[in-house]
Amino acid sequence: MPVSRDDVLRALARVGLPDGGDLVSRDMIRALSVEEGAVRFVIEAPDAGQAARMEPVRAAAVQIVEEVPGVGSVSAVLTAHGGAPKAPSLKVGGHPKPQAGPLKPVGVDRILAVGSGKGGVGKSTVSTNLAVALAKQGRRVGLLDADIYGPSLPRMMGVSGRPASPDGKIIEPLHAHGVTVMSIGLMVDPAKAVVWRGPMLMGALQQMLGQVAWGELDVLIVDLPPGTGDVQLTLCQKTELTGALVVSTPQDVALLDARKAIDMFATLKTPVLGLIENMSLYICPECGHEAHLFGHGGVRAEAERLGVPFLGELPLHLDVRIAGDDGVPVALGEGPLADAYAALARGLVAGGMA
Ligand SMILES: Nc1ncnc2c1ncn2[C@@H]1O[C@H](COP(=O)(O)OP(=O)(O)OP(=O)(O)O)[C@@H](O)[C@H]1O
Repeated sequence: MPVSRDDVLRALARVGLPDGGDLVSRDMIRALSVEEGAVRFVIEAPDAGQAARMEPVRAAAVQIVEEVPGVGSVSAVLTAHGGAPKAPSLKVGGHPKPQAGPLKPVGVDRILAVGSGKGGVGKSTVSTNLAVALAKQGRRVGLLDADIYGPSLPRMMGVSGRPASPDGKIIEPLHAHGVTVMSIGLMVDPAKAVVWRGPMLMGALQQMLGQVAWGELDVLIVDLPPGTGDVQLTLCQKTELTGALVVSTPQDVALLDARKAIDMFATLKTPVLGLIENMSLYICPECGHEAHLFGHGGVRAEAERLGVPFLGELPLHLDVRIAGDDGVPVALGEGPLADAYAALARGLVAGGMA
């Protein structure tokens, strides 16, 4: 039996807090995702002071979840709202002063945020492949991984190592497959749990946008964390976003969450430039047989209902995952899978979005 969210929550309910109650009854678990045995969640403390004292609780939570049958890996991040801004864990250049107006790196024409209501719908897969497809079409593309809770973009783009900063101020991004790449995950020590406080998070994002030498770009694609939390809010409020692309699978439950993401962007006055259906059509790698495993047409119908452009369908195929795991996005190659991303990229260019 694969491990479920409920299994994980039951385990977390056994993690007591020094001042009474447990992680679940005190409603401290956020962004819980369980994918093929990989469990990720955020522990949100009420304030920065408590978060600083909660590292033993985080360690206990990781240990207890690791013991749940079927769990392969556990990643838990401590976070808190409010509190005084502390020295950032991103050592390069210190904390930039908060900017008054919306931020847009000099030389970057457009910033597109890629969001989703829930995790695991393929947001990072779409971001990386779209970036590569646009680069193949001659666009100058940057890719920023703002997913602090589970940065997967470096792996999917095949980049690793800490970006250099020869002068201690400007961070040099990495380059892969014709795309300029930067990830918050590359700047923090993977062995250390990061306590992201609201102001720190803002500082880190500002650093990613303002201190990275992005160069001249037609479009910067920002891969958001799933859901509708702090990072999304911050980014939409503080950045001069051209707009947002929302990725969903055709399932009703994913669509419900996509609707929440669309509502959030609307509230923040970030234009939703379109919906993308991922894992739309399953193509059997053995025989080429096509099937709609998660239903079909749900995202297009939802887009029509909401009056938002529908940007395209992307097939579900084993090669997409393998290519992502290998750091060589499938859009780099030839064939129907690469063609689907090429069509999506062409549509964005034609619409003046990239
Ligand atoms: N079209 C597809 N066909 C096959 N596998 C896919 C497809 N899209 C995504 N995947 C796989 O599904 C998993 C989740 O995808 P991905 O990490 O892109 O999702 P995500 O929405 O960014 O998740 P999270 O928000 O949790 O970071 C990955 O293993 C990825 O390779």
